[in-house]
Amino acid sequence: MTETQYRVSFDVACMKALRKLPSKVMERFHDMVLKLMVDPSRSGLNIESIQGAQDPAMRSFRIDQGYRAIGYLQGGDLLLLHVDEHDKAYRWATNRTVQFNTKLNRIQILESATASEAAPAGNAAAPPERTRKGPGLFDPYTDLELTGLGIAEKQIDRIRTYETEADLEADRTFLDATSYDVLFSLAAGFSLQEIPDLILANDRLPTAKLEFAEALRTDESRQDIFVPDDEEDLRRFLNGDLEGWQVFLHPEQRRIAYHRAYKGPALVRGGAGTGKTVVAMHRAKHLADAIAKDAGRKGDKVLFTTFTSTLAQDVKANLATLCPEHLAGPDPVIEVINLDRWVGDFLKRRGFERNIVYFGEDRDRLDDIWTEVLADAILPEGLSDEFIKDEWAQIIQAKGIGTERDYFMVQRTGRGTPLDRRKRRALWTVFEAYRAKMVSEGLAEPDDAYREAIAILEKDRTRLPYSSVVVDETQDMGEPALRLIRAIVPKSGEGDRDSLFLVGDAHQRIYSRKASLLGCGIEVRGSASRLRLNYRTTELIRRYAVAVLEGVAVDDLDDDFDTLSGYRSLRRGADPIRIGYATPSKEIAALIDWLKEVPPDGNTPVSTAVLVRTNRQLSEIEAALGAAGLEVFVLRNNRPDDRITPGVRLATMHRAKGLEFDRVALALLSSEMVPPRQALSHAVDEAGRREVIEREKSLIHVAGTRARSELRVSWHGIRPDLILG
Ligand SMILES: Nc1ncnc2c1ncn2[C@@H]1O[C@H](COP(=O)(O)OP(=O)(O)OP(=O)(O)O)[C@@H](O)[C@H]1O
Repeated sequence: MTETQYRVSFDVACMKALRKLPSKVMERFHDMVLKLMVDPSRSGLNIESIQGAQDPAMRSFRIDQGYRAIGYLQGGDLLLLHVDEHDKAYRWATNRTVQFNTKLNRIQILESATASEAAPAGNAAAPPERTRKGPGLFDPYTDLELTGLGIAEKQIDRIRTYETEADLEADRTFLDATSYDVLFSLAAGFSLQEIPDLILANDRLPTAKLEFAEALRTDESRQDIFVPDDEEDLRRFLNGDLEGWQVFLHPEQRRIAYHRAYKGPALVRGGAGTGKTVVAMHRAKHLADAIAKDAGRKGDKVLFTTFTSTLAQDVKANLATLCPEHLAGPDPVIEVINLDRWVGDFLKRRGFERNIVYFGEDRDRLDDIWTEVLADAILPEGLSDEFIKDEWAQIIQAKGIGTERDYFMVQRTGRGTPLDRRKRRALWTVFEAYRAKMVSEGLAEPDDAYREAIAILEKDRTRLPYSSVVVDETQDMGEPALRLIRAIVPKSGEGDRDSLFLVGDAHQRIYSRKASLLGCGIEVRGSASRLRLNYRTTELIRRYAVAVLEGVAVDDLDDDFDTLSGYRSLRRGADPIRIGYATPSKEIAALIDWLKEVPPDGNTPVSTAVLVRTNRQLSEIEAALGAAGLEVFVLRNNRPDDRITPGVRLATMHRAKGLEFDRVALALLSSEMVPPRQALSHAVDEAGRREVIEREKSLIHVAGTRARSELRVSWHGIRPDLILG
């Protein structure tokens, strides 16, 4: 037989076992694995069959005198399964088998019940014995029903010992990720009929028997098996530089991110924490890999854009670890930047001289211009100043209305108060005056900047290098922003392939108004998918945050409605604390006690956040916590979280969007503040009021879903209805 290199892959349990080894042994293991992967002669390596093993493909690999690795060898593929001291490793290997589960479309490593009595199934070291006293969690289901869902027969006895979801959770490492998902979802109340659609990719099950090499690489197998692309990938993995999200994607995440090519724009929806950003980053890598591999595409780039600057910074740092080769150097293949900043830079290069106003002093100047213009205007009866400013922002600017004629024609969907032609004419005079003053003072609103950029691009986009744009937080991109994104990679027949990859969640819309993708020239058609597994929060926090949204009709970022059906987490956790106090000072005192209580078990204050509604409250809380001797780190626009500087994180709920912490307190809620009484009183009609309330619910939903393990919601005075959940 000619000697070849092995294609080495790792089961996740092998990595866990590796971490327990002395560092010297680990180093030798690394050398051995690299040799297996790159050295066809395998000189000096000692590979043995395992006498008496149930599975003849099991092999042992000598690491040093005392330690052995266990692998499964089929053709040129070597799947590393376990490492341990010599005798223990051999014992482990004798009664393990590697099988392809056709229902789950994945490789499973199972322990045989015959080799050790009452042996538990699973892919890790032997779990502790379990006995049962009360009714079982899965008693309602027959063995046949469970195996019908793909649960391996060898696992059934063990599964029958679980009495609660906590028992199942405690045994998680002894089940593969897909089986665990099936069981957790069943326990969480999904029906036998729902599970196949939810988890098992029935439509993608292979029709013919798979070779081992293919079985190893199904999206489901790769949920627990790492298959390095090359030596560099392997090195980074062995050094522990890769995190779970970089390696072990959910099958749905992998299928979406590594789809070979989308015919046109693709859209990924999914509730908070389902890994939309993770998928977007993997897609950017996939697109950049394709560019790097094709000599004819030299100079092509992927633009990764977000709504907020903080998320862009986060994504950039994460991409630099996922695919450093595409981020490095002065001219990287992937460019990461929030859209406002991209537009600002672009316009500056093209000679646009007006100052784009986001906030701060210039914003105040715009307010002054409004005051001047409105003071001079003759206005139709019953239309308040606030209504007129809203009309400007939500209709004229959002829809890019440039002429009186267009304003007469435009559909004002969502604006409660109707406006006849006479009123529109009067308002148009005001809008023209406002715009003229703004231009004469050298100022521009972001929507003007988008429009200006679109106009430039429509004339000439030859100098733009982007072949694809990846967009995160799509729900907060208003109409002008979406039109601009489309203009960056315009539709042109075959050229529309892989043009846009958008991810978002309309439940989390807290900035702009709804915009329809189709209405902005972005035709998603068949390329829309949904992620449903929340990797961040516990199930009970997730349920609370979803309940807050009760009554809010949510769009699908296009012209239809979205649902959160199938949205679930895989850790149950504890119910969020919801607690009210008579006064703000009592509330703050109790919050301080809660913050001081943090157990010294790794839940460091770096991963604890207090989120409040307004900047003013932020200052109040900062002062109060400081006075109580607590170290704090305030997240502000120009101060992103470095995750290192000690201190309880303080932020407004808006600022926390896209971030996550182990423990989160939503504090200083009150019936005046949630929703802000001022915003409600400014709303001119029922539609406006409804919008304020819905936006507020989304904000609480976003803030609540930042918590990984613990959520505390507190208020003072009368409990605000919106946070009931
Ligand atoms: N396959 C995975 N394996 C491990 N962790 C994952 C996986 N996918 C996502 N995560 C983790 O789950 C968390 C949420 O992921 P991400 O931020 O991408 O979700 P999202 O859908 O963009 O969330 P949101 O909409 O709430 O901002 C992150 O900590 C991420 O690392």
